[in-house]
Amino acid sequence: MRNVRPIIALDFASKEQTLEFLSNFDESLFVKIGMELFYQEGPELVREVNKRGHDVFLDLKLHDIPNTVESAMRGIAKLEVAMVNVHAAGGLKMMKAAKRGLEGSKTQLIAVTQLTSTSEEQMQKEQLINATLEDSVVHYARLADEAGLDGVVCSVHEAEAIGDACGEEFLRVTPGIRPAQVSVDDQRRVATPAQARAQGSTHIVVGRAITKAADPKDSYRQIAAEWRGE
Ligand SMILES: O=C(O)c1cc(=O)[nH]c(=O)n1[C@@H]1O[C@H](COP(=O)(O)O)[C@@H](O)[C@H]1O
Repeated sequence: MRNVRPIIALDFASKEQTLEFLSNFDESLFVKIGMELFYQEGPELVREVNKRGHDVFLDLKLHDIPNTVESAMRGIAKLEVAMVNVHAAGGLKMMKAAKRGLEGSKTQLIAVTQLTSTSEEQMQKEQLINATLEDSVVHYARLADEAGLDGVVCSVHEAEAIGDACGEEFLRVTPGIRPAQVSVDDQRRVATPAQARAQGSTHIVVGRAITKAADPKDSYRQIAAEWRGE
């Protein structure tokens, strides 16, 4: 099911910067806390952001042996976040273990397929995967589906094929979102909010286009309107 709120990536270096950014907004947001912030501020900030009425996607991209991931997820379950992720490359057993670790919680579990900063050429040369990028992403999505996960992180360009392979209910959370006028940086597989809507993304993740904008609130409103098709 498509979520109407763009997920804002809170890629800040400190609690102070994060709370200052959030004070621009009156409404409840869907935000992402990733490695940069979590490694500085830890679970306490996750609780604080939750307490302020925002939904949290905890983006820690777990990738380890199944037992370690299961134990880590048992701890994460206590934070009552909306969503958490692992790397699909960790394998079927690891993804099943992650799901077991979250048993009893309402947290949705998704798997990163191929990072949106990865190009097909890079994937083939560096990961030695002899397939197209789309085939690799859809393969990982099927594996995540088999493991019982709620969906995947992918780019907009693979969202439709994943919907066909895993069903429309399967979440397709898509970063690499750039409004038409914003230049591309380290991301490789990018798209606009309108393209994400047209290609069947269920969630969009937007960081710098909002957090580094001269007027973050205005940028958020514009991106959200385009995403909702207004
Ligand atoms: O798991 C993620 O959130 C993620 C996966 C992926 O393939 N690509 C990707 O960009 N992300 C995250 O999405 C955010 C994108 O940020 P911007 O490129 O600034 O919009 C960052 O926080 C990334 O860590």
